[in-house]
Amino acid sequence: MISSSSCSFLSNSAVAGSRSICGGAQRKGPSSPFRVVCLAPSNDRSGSVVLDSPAAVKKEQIRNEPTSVPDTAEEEQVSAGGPRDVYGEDRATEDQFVTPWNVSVASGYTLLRDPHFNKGLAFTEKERDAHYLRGLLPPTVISQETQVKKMIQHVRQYQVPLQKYMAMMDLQERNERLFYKLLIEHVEELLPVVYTPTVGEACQKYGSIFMRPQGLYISLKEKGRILEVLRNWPEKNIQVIVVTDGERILGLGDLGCQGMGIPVGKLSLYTALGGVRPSACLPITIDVGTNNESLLNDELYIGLKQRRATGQEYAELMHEFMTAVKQNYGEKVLIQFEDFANHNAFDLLEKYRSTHLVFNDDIQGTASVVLAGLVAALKLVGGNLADHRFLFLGAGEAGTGIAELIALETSKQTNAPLEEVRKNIWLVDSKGLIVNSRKESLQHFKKPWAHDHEPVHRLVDAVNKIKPTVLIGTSGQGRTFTKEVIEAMASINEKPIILSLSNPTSQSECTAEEAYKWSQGRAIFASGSPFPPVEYEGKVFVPGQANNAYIFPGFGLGLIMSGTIRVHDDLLLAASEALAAQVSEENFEKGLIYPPFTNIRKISAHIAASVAAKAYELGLATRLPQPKDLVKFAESCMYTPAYRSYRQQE
Ligand SMILES: O=C([O-])CC(=O)C(=O)O
Ligand SMILES: [Mg+2]
Repeated sequence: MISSSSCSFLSNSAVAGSRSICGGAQRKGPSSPFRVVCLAPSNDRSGSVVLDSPAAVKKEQIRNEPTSVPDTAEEEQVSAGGPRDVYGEDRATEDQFVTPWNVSVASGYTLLRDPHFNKGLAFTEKERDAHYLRGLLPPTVISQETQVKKMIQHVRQYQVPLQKYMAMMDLQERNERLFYKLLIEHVEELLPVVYTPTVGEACQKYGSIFMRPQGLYISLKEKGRILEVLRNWPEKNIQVIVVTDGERILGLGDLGCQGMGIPVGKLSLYTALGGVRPSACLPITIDVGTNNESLLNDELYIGLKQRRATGQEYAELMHEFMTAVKQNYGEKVLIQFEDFANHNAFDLLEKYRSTHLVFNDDIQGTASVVLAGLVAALKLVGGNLADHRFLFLGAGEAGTGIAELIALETSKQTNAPLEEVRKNIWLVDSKGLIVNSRKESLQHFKKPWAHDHEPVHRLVDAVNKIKPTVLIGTSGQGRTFTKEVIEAMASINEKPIILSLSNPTSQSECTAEEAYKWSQGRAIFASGSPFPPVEYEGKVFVPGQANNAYIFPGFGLGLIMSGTIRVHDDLLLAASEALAAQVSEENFEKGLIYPPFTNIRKISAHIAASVAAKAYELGLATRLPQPKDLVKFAESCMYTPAYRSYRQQE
């Protein structure tokens, strides 16, 4: 039974439609290893394979995988006779979605090649008999735990990060549950492989490294047919879309269609760190061309070979996309904008925030994670937000997004008007300090940060004049926090807070080593991409990672599990507070302002719970009644990658 404290958001209202397996001809006995392919919806399950009942799952696991526990949501789903297909994945109803096909063949050879259901050598003897796998695998049966051990050794044998990345992508395409189990159990080690910094290099070389496409590509060629394209995607019950147009991939600039690595990587973190089911995640790249000359001249470039569409043509394609998404997946699908260039990022967020459930990770996610770090850092340096002065290098999405969230929180804490608290926050862009005399020529998102001051051109001069307590790099320009800049910060502050946020590592404003060395070990430092610990004068400093990955998976889970229909700034503040609350005394003692990623699933559950609680308070949550214990509820909703047992239906 599904209780009010269990996770029913995963469920939809009917039995499996697409991807069903028909009984038909070979219903009795293993006369043929091939299943009949249904070209029309069928509910006839005779002769097909079904997920074991929860009790059977448990028995199976006690025998084979003592530490694997099926996740609660999935168990309840199955016992409730919910909308699961034969392997227990939920699928949407046929009348809800019209697909151009309705086929799923998943037994024998094909089962081994379906990454959602494949278990490789972990198929049990019984499963091998029941699903026509005899002879297709070598005789040994090993557990998922042993497979994890084998795979981590396999990944470790590569010295080159991009090779590790390719090994991981290969696994994801081969055996999804093993991929997620590996990623979750070795999160600190593998995050830099599937995410920043390596994902940046993967995007740069995407055309040449990929054999099999991932995600959905929507290009100008599909204008007028986007709904049709969405319906080509095999999964129907989508809860999160991460979409990019590839114009500003990390700090690497315009990578066009090859930006696809970013939505793919972000969504694998939605699952690994936030527990959103992989089948509910949809990576999308919108291809409107690229202005990257070297890609345009590259014969292996995978995107449209034309310069970027802009203005009305761009807006129309995006509007068709946004409309089609809502039409196909409903109001509660979360659309995360990722790595759009500044001008489009702000406009899209503004345009769709009141009609869709949209979230811009670079503006809002970064802001939330940095605010959390600052709130935590105050425990180390003392004072309130209002007592500090902030200087940013970089006045784009991340810079202005963080600045605004700091201002909002400070204004809440002090009851001072927003315009007043903004005066403590200064931004430097490529032309120098943003000051009132430049106001006329500034882009709209920079205008609130133009304060009275004489023009200042160099960052180091801005540091010496403004005397910030916190220096934040969001410029996308590597090595811009020079020795002079950091020494100036250290001469003004006993404990300068220095956040070097640009990604990937090559674009980081300074390295961890530089921050500690040039501040004589006094800096409180965190960076967007990871740096290894640094030894300075006999002491080991462990830098924190101020990366959106702390926030968006839990934030998204909170929205989904509460059926929230709009993102409100207060939800971002709730996420920040929840993250800051997860920094332990032990972390503080090591100078850390973020908790380690090893506990990320627990952290995500707390973030999800806080976000959901705030959404209920604001009347934005539609899943009623509100679960009593939101942390437990969040945990019960999380996907776990343990294998399930498959059996032949009686
Ligand atoms: O992907 C990351 O690591 C953070 C991010 O969103 C960006 O830098 O654009
Ligand atoms: Mg980004």
